[in-house]
Amino acid sequence: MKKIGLLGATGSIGLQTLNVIKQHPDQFDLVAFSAGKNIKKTQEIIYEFKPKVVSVAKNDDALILKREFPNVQILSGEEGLVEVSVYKETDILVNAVIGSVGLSPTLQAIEAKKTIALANKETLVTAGHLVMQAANENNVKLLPVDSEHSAIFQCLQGEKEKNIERLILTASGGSFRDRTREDLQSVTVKDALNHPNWSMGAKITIDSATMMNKGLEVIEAHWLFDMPYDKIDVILHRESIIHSMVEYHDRSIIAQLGTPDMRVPIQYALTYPDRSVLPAAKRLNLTEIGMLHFESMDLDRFRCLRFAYEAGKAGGTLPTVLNAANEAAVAAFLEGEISFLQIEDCIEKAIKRHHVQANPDLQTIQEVDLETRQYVRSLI
Ligand SMILES: NC(=O)C1=CN([C@@H]2O[C@H](COP(=O)(O)OP(=O)(O)OC[C@H]3O[C@@H](n4cnc5c(N)ncnc54)[C@H](OP(=O)(O)O)[C@@H]3O)[C@@H](O)[C@H]2O)C=CC1
Ligand SMILES: CC(=O)[C@@H](O)[C@H](O)COP(=O)(O)O
Ligand SMILES: [Mn+2]
Repeated sequence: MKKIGLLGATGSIGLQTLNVIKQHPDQFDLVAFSAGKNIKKTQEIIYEFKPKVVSVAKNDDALILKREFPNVQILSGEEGLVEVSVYKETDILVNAVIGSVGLSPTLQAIEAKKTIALANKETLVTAGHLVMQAANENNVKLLPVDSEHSAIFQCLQGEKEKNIERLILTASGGSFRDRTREDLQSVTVKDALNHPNWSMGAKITIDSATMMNKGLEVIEAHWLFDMPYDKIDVILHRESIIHSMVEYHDRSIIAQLGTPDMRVPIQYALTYPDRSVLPAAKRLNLTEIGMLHFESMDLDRFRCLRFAYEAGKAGGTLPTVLNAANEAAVAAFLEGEISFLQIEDCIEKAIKRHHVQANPDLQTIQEVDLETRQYVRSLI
């Protein structure tokens, strides 16, 4: 029985993780979880999974939960998030919070020597060097949950790192893949939230539409697989059936395929190096699909992907700026404060004004993150 801790239980990945746990009551036990503001869902999860420790964002909500569940340890705020991430009974921590708020809990969980199933890509983008260094020093496994990185991880099993030619990430193209830049001037939040293949949380769905999601994933792949940027390619694959590929020196390409269902990579991280049945996932029927399509990426059309390659290659504090500016701009777009194309304008301005600091420590990263968010807010 593996004891699971889960950050972001009320979100898209969080709820799908709970679904996987539910399908294997003999294998997994949810012992600790965190949520943000969704208290109704938090109550339901406590009733169903009977965890020992729970944390929510606001102290007022924690007080309500304490009265309702006197036998559960109820915490709140960023401290509570960290407490859940290092809870002593946990074997694997699934990090499915959104944004760079996931960084401290990840670092603390690594110090506490927890295996981590990582969905929260912003953590690796903003401070990949610190996270990977801590994981190596503490001999902690970081298991990818993001579908592309899980695919690459699966394609690498049994292979030697020295034989890899390049990684090929697939991109669906998001909600606006068939629109011109001119069309993008008038798109709405509702249009942007309509992803063609995946049902996900709001922030990542917007990232997918701007192609920043793929940019963040390039940086995520750089850190997870220790791969230089010129060996990480992105191609547009509108069906999201091939989740990513690895090309080897002998020109063999190994791909991982499946229907778009995040429960598959979530479960693989939880069962790794083993696999389990997943009855709820739909079997892929290639003859029903018939054709798969591939196109090269246009970095003038998808400017956020270009920004991400540039920030990743520059390194230092620039990926932190990229991520923080993106988080602030996407939040403003979702609030109706800026237009879709202004998201990339904000990111471009934040990147251009920044003086890169090499090899930043945690405090510098937190300061740059905060300062960048304030700068983007000043543009709005
Ligand atoms: N959704 C997907 O299919 C995929 C997601 N990912 C990555 O996984 C991560 C999670 O994405 P997704 O599940 O879509 O996101 P959601 O927005 O659906 O869920 C986010 C979760 O984090 C909680 N949360 C938000 N802000 C805070 C905060 N300040 N403090 C504590 N908890 C907070 C939310 O709580 P509440 O709702 O209670 O407020 C919720 O539980 C992201 O990094 C994303 O890029 C990667 C691949 C696929
Ligand atoms: C499911 C998942 O991993 C998402 O990150 C997904 O990749 C989004 O799809 P695109 O960014 O390719 O549109
Ligand atoms: Mn992905």
